Amino acid sequence: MHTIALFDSTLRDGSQGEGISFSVEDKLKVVKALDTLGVAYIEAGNPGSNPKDLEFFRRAEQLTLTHATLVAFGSTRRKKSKAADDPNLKNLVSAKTKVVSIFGKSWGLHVTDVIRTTREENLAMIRDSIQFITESGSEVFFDAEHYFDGYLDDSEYAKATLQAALDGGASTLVLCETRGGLLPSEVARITAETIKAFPGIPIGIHAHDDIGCGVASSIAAVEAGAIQVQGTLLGFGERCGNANLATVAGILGTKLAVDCLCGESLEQLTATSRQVAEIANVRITGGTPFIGKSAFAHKGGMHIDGVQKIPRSFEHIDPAQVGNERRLLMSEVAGRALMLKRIARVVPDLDKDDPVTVSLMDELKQLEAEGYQFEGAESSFDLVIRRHLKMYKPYFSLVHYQTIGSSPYADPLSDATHAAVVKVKVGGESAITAAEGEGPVNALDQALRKVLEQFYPTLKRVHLTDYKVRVLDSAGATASKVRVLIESTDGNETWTTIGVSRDIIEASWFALSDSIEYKLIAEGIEPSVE
Ligand SMILES: CC(=O)SCCNC(=O)CCNC(=O)[C@H](O)C(C)(C)COP(=O)(O)OP(=O)(O)OC[C@H]1O[C@@H](n2cnc3c(N)ncnc32)[C@H](O)[C@@H]1OP(=O)(O)O
Ligand SMILES: CC(=O)C(=O)O
Repeated sequence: MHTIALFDSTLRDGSQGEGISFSVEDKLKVVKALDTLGVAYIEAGNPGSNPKDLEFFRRAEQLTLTHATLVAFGSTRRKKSKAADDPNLKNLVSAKTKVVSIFGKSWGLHVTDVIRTTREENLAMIRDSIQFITESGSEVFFDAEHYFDGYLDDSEYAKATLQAALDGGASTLVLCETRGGLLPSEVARITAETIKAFPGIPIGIHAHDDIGCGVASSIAAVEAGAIQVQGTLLGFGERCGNANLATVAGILGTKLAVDCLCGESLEQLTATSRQVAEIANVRITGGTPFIGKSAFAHKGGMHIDGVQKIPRSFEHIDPAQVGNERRLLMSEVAGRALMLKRIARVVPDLDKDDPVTVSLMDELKQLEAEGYQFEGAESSFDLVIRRHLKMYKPYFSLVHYQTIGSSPYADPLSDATHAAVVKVKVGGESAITAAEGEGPVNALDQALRKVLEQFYPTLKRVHLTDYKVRVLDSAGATASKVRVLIESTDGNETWTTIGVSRDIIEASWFALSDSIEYKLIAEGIEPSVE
């Protein structure tokens, strides 16, 4: 098995992505997570850019990393100056990292029209800067910015910038597809020609994703001989982002049998990616290859049937290889194969042609036609099954609820904006409670749980974590039907329930009461009966 070094720039190029910002504490946590995963290099910031990155590198001196080498990043010296006087280079030295990435211009257009200097001065800037850093004791990787566009414009000059970096003492040459606009075949060709021109020199690839080819270009470069891949774990980065390193790692590990993670290996890929997303406060798109929630989710009935019979019929790998899991989604496009799997939790011995299976399938399709969507609310669907099979005893019955709101709210010292009163019957006993909340649904939720906690104390641990409303037929304007999805947790488990109505409070009530009933059934608690 051959080895490729993964170089993660989430904390540097990733921070250049719109909406992404890490505090020093966040950065320290991300470094730990990536080190445990086992990437070879972590480019953690640009000490010449801002005091936060300087502070990070000061604190990072205390970090003990198991697998990764920390890298500081910065540009070549400014034109017409000495490297030893350049504040950016001095900051890079003060970061005291074993490896420093220096980026310099490899495209004539940038030399003459952006930094506005001569081609000779640009070569001197690259050489002097790298020499200054290597003399301070750090190893230097040279990021050849716009290398591919520069090569297409003038390959001899682009290669001259690489030679200047080697003359300054760079150990590795990283070819950057900075604009992210080239096809992978072009990236592969230029990488192969460059490797031929610099035999024995380690070559890396740094590709952006502007035409959605960041990963494909990175893999193409590896197949052409690159031995280091730069990217960001979740694809964050300038404009459309960088090559998504989780996808790169998944491909290298499962398709090319390349060893690229030396820590907890590929099985930690999903968990680490989700941990980094949590720190960055972003959601990973469901369809993200390998690590997304939907990466191994099957919805079409024929897919579900196939994957249950033989997993490789619809899965390119076993999801466990990357720490992900298979999900089978209940919906109007599912078939009886999945329905049976859900029913089996309640009645284990029905088959596909049993009239109960068929009539439940009809009920599911009818409910979905009315606006329900069970793929995100399977806990509610479990209740539909129990009700359909007459295996359901209600835990409580509603006598009435009322929500009251006013603006401004009567109590200016409270965050509440609404109050709710809920009256229920439990086992022949009536109980009524009022509660306040931020909004009518929050007040209703508080009042419902409060009135039921005296009968079912386990509900004290339950609270809402998410609330989503979708208007189903916007043509009906304020009289439209709405679908409410509620996510609840008890601190360990999370479950989602659904309600549909023309009245948003009633839709929320359906979802709230399903949430409570689902929890009580899941705990095996017997309903108090009259
Ligand atoms: C492709 C990449 O992603 S490279 C990394 C890019 N990353 C960033 O830009 C994020 C961090 N950057 C920063 O914090 C700021 O840009 C700083 C602190 C580095 C510089 O800020 P300022 O001095 O105010 O300059 P500003 O950002 O407006 O302009 C960039 C300057 O750097 C010069 N420059 C750009 N690339 C290079 C280079 N490789 N070597 C030397 N100088 C360069 C430009 O010519 C320009 O200088 P000029 O105004 O004299 O022409
Ligand atoms: C250096 C870098 O981030 C780039 O060229 O894209």
